[in-house]
Amino acid sequence: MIPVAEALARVLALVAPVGVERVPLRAARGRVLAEPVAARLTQPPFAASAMDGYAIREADHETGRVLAVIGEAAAGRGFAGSIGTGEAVRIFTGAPVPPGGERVVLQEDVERAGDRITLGPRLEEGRNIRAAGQDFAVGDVVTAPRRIGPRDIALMAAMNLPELDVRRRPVVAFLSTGDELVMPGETPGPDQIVASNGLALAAMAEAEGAEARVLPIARDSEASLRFCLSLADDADLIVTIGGASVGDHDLVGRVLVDMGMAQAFWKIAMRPGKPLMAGRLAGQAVLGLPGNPVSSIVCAQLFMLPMIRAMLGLPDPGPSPRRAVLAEAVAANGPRTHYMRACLQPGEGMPAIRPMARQDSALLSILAEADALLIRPSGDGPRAAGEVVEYLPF
Ligand SMILES: Nc1nc2c(c(=O)[nH]1)N[C@H]1C(S)=C(S)[C@@H](COP(=O)(O)OP(=O)(O)OC[C@H]3O[C@@H](n4cnc5c(N)ncnc54)[C@H](O)[C@@H]3O)O[C@H]1N2
Ligand code: MOO
Repeated sequence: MIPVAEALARVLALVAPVGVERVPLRAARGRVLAEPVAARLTQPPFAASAMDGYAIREADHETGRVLAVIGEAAAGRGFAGSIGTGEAVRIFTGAPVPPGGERVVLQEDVERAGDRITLGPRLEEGRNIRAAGQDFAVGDVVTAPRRIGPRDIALMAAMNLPELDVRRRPVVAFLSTGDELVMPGETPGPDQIVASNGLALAAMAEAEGAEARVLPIARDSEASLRFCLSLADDADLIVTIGGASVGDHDLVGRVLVDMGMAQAFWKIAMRPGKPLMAGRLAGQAVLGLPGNPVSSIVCAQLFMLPMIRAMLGLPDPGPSPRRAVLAEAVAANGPRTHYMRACLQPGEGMPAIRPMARQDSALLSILAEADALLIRPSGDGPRAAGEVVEYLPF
């Protein structure tokens, strides 16, 4: 049994960043920008009015001053001339400020009569002009790698970058194994249950930016496992579920090794998830998850998601523990790092965390109720309520 940190290092060593593809900006949300990009434009491209009002010269900014309105500047349609002393140009938000315009007085602050305005008693201090390039200038860089969110899309749209080079989605194939399993919607036989993990893991992978393939369930036979694995030969990562332990019907590791997998490890000092296995089969990474539903999902959180992040070229792909205060005392932990299903409550400064009463690795109802994994380091002594601990949010 190797420690969790060692297992994480070994699974990360099995993967590398995948290739790059070009996508339209509209399809870029959630993708990972592969290379830095530079603005093709300056924003704003010209000094622009920030308000609806009148562009004037600085010297005319005085209560009671009467100015001649000589034209209009609208957003998208500027004023061709320039502004002299004693003159004003009617201007709207977003319009280019004509030469000579040194400030924009709000329309609320002037009296207009025909082609004249009189500056009122209360004048604003602000100039209400956005300088050219005050947001960004041509050549300004958006750094990579970065996961592209809606705000990045707005920035890169303004930079006039209609297409982006992003990491392609790593393909992750999921293979549930076991004679006892049927697909959701099928009627299980007397000794059977519905396979639950594969769909959950596929959803986790997709949420992280992968393309998930759910393979047909493999039976507990060598032929069935080999056939189903052959359906995954275009995957970057093959994730098997179940059949990882020591039972007579736990064939997955053996079949994979027979097929040529170089095993990176089998069994880790982790609870749940002891029989976790990983390796490399030709060009593909393999992660063998235990079958217990909670074990598979916790292991996926700790190992599969970091592998996907590493394939997307993201830095620091490992899980990022946070700190919380124990809401109740916990007993001493055994030799395996225990990831306890737990609930968070708001607290002062740090949240409070309370482990669920039942921790059996088959309990999906408890897992769905939990919103965090409380991390109990291997060999950690008993801890009192109020002590600071680490957790991983779901
Ligand atoms: N003698 C020992 N027995 C077991 C050990 C051990 O060290 N010595 N380890 C236990 C631990 S810990 C775990 S975890 C499980 C993992 O076993 P496997 O990976 O071989 O998983 P299975 O035996 O195939 O299944 C375990 C359990 O999970 C159910 N299952 C499997 N796949 C799915 C699925 N896709 N969806 C829902 N449920 C699934 C399966 O029916 C079993 O109930 O081994 C312990 N045993
Ligand atoms: O490690 Mo098993 O995953 O405890 O149930």
